[in-house]
Amino acid sequence: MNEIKNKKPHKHSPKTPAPARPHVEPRKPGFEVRATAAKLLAAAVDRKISLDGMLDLTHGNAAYKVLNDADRALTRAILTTSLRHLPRLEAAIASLIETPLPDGARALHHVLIVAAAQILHLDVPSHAVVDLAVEQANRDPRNRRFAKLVNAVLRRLVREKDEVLAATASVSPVPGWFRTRLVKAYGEVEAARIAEAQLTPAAIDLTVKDNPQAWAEKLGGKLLPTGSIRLGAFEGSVTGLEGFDQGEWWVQDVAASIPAKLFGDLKGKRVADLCAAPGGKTAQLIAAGAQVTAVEQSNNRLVRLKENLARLEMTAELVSGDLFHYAPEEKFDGVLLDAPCSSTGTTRRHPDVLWTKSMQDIQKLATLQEKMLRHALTLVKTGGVVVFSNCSLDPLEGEDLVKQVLADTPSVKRVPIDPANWPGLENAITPQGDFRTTPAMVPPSDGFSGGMDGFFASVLRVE
Ligand SMILES: C[S@@+](CC[C@H](N)C(=O)[O-])C[C@H]1O[C@@H](n2cnc3c(N)ncnc32)[C@H](O)[C@@H]1O
Repeated sequence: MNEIKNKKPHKHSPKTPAPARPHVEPRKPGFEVRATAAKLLAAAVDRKISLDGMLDLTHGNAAYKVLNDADRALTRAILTTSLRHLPRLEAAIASLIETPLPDGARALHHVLIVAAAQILHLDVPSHAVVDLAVEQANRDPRNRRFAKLVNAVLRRLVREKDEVLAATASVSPVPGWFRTRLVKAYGEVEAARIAEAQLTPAAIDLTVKDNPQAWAEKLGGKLLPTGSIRLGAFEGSVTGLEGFDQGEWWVQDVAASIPAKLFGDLKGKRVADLCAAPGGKTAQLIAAGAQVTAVEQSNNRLVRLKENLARLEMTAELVSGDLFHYAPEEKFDGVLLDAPCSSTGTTRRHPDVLWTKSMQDIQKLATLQEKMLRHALTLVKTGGVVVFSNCSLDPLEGEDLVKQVLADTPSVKRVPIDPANWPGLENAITPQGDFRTTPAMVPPSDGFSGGMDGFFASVLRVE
């Protein structure tokens, strides 16, 4: 059938031939994935928008949500790889361009970074990556004049991949502000190890209700000295694994499982979990025999906490609201304060954190945490214990804050953690007796990857 005949006649001047429409080439397969990855990279790096929000399937980015499962997985892989390796990818591109890109050419920068991440680190055919990047440049009026440059630079990157990787290996893979903080806190050598460790995506660790040895065998995982189970690489979702529907275990990084264990014997004790959702630590406290009150400010997150406890067939008293307004009639034997923090210890899982957060965020969060800790200390009985924890690597949110509280609150004493009780993690206990884990801890073994989240935890007794 002739397409023209089906068209409506021109409304205003039927005799004037309709202007010729520009011929638009259909987009190549894979174009949407790359365009979405570049757009979300721009949002994270330039507008400080967190990836979790943008990749949420209900409230997230529209272009991402309409992709099919496989395309979403590839978009995520490209994005997280781009963010993890960003300074090295930038150095790689810079080494192949004679004149630096204009400062305002951010859209072009993101197209090149997304392509370089795939060429250097992902198992994607390089010729397709180059073609799609050239198409991205051509379709964007801001970048069209750079299409030839994109083609030339990326083709060279494909040809010189090994040399470029070797030449950029000495570039720190974290942003300058964060490297400065790491060096100040851990020294040059350890800072470099931590920065390097965050390049490896996190393994999945599970916490089980009981019998970790048997579950490790059933799931083909490795039993870590703390009782967590580390899974090997696998295809698919954890929700399909044995024991998920029966509520026998939950996903929790080995480092995140430490704070709740610091209370010791909890049988018959009343414990408040003040920043509870999504509830990994609440579940541990319940499994350890405590009677738990879980306080959470965010309604959405409280819903997740409820769902998680329901699957695990566990119950707790749930309090919806701000912990600063929580004034229970009776004080608790123990309080867990797993405070909101900069999350700089979770960059293996959330590599956007280093690009969306800043030193100002760390300072603000440290101030909030100190206020929260002082409030938490008022909620325990005399002789009761507060465990303060968070997943930041910055001493401002950990060591420094606790030091300040101890210095001006004589009724509060630190209970030093005994390294003898933590085989394999002795080096994670500071001379003061706090826990300080980093992604560079837990070496790989038996074919399982290493690493753990960066966490801080301190045990404080009110006398
Ligand atoms: C680091 S997360 C807690 C993770 C949780 N402990 C776990 O292990 O699953 C911090 C939580 O504190 C909550 N929160 C932040 N400010 C709060 C406040 N003022 N009162 C109560 N909860 C708060 C956040 O909504 C968030 O769910």
